[in-house]
Amino acid sequence: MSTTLITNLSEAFTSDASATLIPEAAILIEDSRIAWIGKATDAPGAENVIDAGFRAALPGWVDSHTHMVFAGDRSAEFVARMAGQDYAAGGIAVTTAATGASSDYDLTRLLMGRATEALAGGTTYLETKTGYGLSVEEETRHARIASTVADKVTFLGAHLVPAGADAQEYTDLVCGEMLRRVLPYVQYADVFCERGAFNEAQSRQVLTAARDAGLGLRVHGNQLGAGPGVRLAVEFGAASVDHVNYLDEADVTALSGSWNRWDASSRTGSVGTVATCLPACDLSTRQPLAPGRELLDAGVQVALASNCNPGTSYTSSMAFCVATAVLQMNLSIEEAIVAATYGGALALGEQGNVGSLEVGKRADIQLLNAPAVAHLAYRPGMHLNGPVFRAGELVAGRL
Ligand SMILES: N=CN[C@@H](CCC(=O)O)C(=O)O
Ligand SMILES: [Zn+2]
Repeated sequence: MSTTLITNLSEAFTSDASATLIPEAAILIEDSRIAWIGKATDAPGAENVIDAGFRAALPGWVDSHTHMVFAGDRSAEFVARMAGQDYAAGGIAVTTAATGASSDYDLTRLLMGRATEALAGGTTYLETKTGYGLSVEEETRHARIASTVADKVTFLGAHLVPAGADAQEYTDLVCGEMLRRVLPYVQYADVFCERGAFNEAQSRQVLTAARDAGLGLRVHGNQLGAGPGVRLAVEFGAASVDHVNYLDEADVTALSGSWNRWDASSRTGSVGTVATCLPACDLSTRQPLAPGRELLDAGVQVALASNCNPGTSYTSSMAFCVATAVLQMNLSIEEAIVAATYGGALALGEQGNVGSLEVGKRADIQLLNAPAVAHLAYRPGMHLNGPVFRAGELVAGRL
């Protein structure tokens, strides 16, 4: 057993149930887990001591929504959007074509590059999705490649009906052979329930098949307009519904109802459907920012994620998402960090393992080159990324 003490932290934000901020803190790591956290003056001895140089510490980000398995470039589509064009799901086909032309080696290298970038930005737990394959062979290939890099993989064969395909026949394929082939590589399934993608009946069919296959569920819902996505997610007990830009009262009530048997003060009880807000995507598609404040006030557990993908959100910067949530969505800095750490962990069913600095959790810790975690929003856009530890190992940045 090896012990390491990270000490001389200006503060440590734990992301625990009471959102504790410990001034002048230290953290003891035993092997890969957190063994103690508290005031540096009370710290136990350790074999190795790391002087954090009076940096602030917080849990590594848990990015619970990305689409990192892709090739090609869609910057021209982005430029056109900034000039007034609306976002449309059809752009997915452009990425599907470029990704299909990419070898396993190139696709793996691209994915690893993105995951490494995310890690340097403090993301120590990463979900990613398929969804740019849209055929049995390609979806299976993307799921397999994703499973070699990401911590959790979501099957999103139901991202777009390929051009020329019959929507019902394609949905049947997703629910049949495609689902069977990707199963060894994925833990979740997702459906883009939106006008221009999959309608309510098709989404229901995908969610039913995935649930029957033993997968956890998620839904891309209410991104471009009002619709049935949120209510379907709650009805199916999905782990999360993501985007949530256009919500009516019934959507918010359904989401908050799913958390009725959850005690937020002790973080015990039965887990509901996490509402995942994707602020970088909202800005890049010029959609109204998801109502994170209203959802929190209604008792919904909220996650913040990057949605890193080439169409709507080509960034893996969770710090940017946190700053936006504070500056434009009226979350406090503590609420935003909790959503980007513990919220993501809840959405991935990993809340017992990662997402907060608590004894027994994996030692996923990021240090900021700043004396307070508030600098994440106070100095938006600045490169504050310091050393990053995953499972107790220094994996990015310099001490
Ligand atoms: N909305 C659906 N899927 C992605 C965008 C996909 C794309 O345009 O390439 C998203 O989450 O925003
Ligand atoms: Zn997405």
